[in-house]
Amino acid sequence: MPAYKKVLLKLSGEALMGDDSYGINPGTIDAMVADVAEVVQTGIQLAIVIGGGNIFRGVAGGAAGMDRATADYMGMLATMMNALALQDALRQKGVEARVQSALRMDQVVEPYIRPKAIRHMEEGKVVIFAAGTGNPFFTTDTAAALRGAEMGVEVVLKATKVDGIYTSDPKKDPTATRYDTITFDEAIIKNLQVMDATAFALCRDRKLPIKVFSILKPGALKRVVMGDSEGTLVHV
Ligand SMILES: Nc1ncnc2c1ncn2[C@@H]1O[C@H](COP(=O)(O)OP(=O)(O)OP(=O)(O)O)[C@@H](O)[C@H]1O
Ligand SMILES: O=c1ccn([C@@H]2O[C@H](COP(=O)(O)O)[C@@H](O)[C@H]2O)c(=O)[nH]1
Repeated sequence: MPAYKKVLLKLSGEALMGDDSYGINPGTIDAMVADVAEVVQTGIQLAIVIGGGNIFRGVAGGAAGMDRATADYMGMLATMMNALALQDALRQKGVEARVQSALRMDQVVEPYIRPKAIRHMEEGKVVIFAAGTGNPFFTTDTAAALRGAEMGVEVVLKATKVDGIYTSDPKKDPTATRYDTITFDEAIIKNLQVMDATAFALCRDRKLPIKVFSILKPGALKRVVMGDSEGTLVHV
C-alpha cells in the first residue's frame, strides 16, 4: 500500500541530461518514466512539475547580459520542451498524461486550469505542469510548491541528482553530511541551496512536507511513495 494518495513530483530538468552536457538523454528519460509508470500503477494520483535546467536557466542568460525577465521566459519555454518529451515517453509506456502550461500555447497543450487538472488526476491521468509559475524571477521548485498546494497533495517529492539534503552542496563539499529530516526553518536559515527559499516558505506556510531524493537511484521513487526510508524529509 502506498503511503500517500496524492503527490506532486518535481522532476529535475538537469537530471534529464544523464551523462550528456545538454538536452534530453533518451536512456535517462526512459528510466525516469519507467519509475513514474511503476508508481502510477499503485493507484496513487500523481502530477509532475518538470524543470528546465538541462536546456536553459534564466540566471545564466542574465549573467551573460540578457534582460533577466526575457531569459526567464526562455527558461520557462525550456520546461515546455521537457514536458512534451515527458508526455510522449509516458504515453509510450501506456501511461495517460496531459500537459498544462502556465503560459498559453493553445495549439500545443492545455492552459493551466486548476479544476481540470484536479479532474485529470482523479481520472488517473498524470498531469504535467509546464512553464513553471508563468512568471519570471521564480523557479520550477516554487511552481512545484504552488501547484502542489493548489492540487491539495499530501507531499511534494523533489526528485533531483543528489540523494537528499546535505549540510552543504555534496557535489562541492565531500565532507557534507545528509539529513534524514530537517525543518523548513532550519533549511531556510542555513540557506541550503537544494531548493529556493520561496519554495520552502510556501510549503512551510501550507504545512506541505517535501521529500528530497535521487531520481538517478534505481527504485528510489517507489520507496519514497511506499513510505520506506529514502532521502530527506523537510517538515514544519
Ligand atoms: N545543501 C545541499 N544539499 C543537497 N544538494 C545541494 C545542496 N546545496 C546545493 N545543492 C545542489 O542542488 C542541486 C539541486 O538543485 P537544482 O535546482 O540545481 O537542480 P534540480 O532541481 O535538480 O534541476 P532543475 O532546476 O533543472 O529542475 C543538487 O544537484 C546539488 O548539487
Ligand atoms: O516559475 C518559473 C519557473 C521557471 N522559470 C525559468 O525557467 C528556468 C528553468 O527552471 P528551473 O527551475 O531552473 O529548472 C529557470 O531558471 C527560470 O529562468 C521562471 O522564470 N519562472
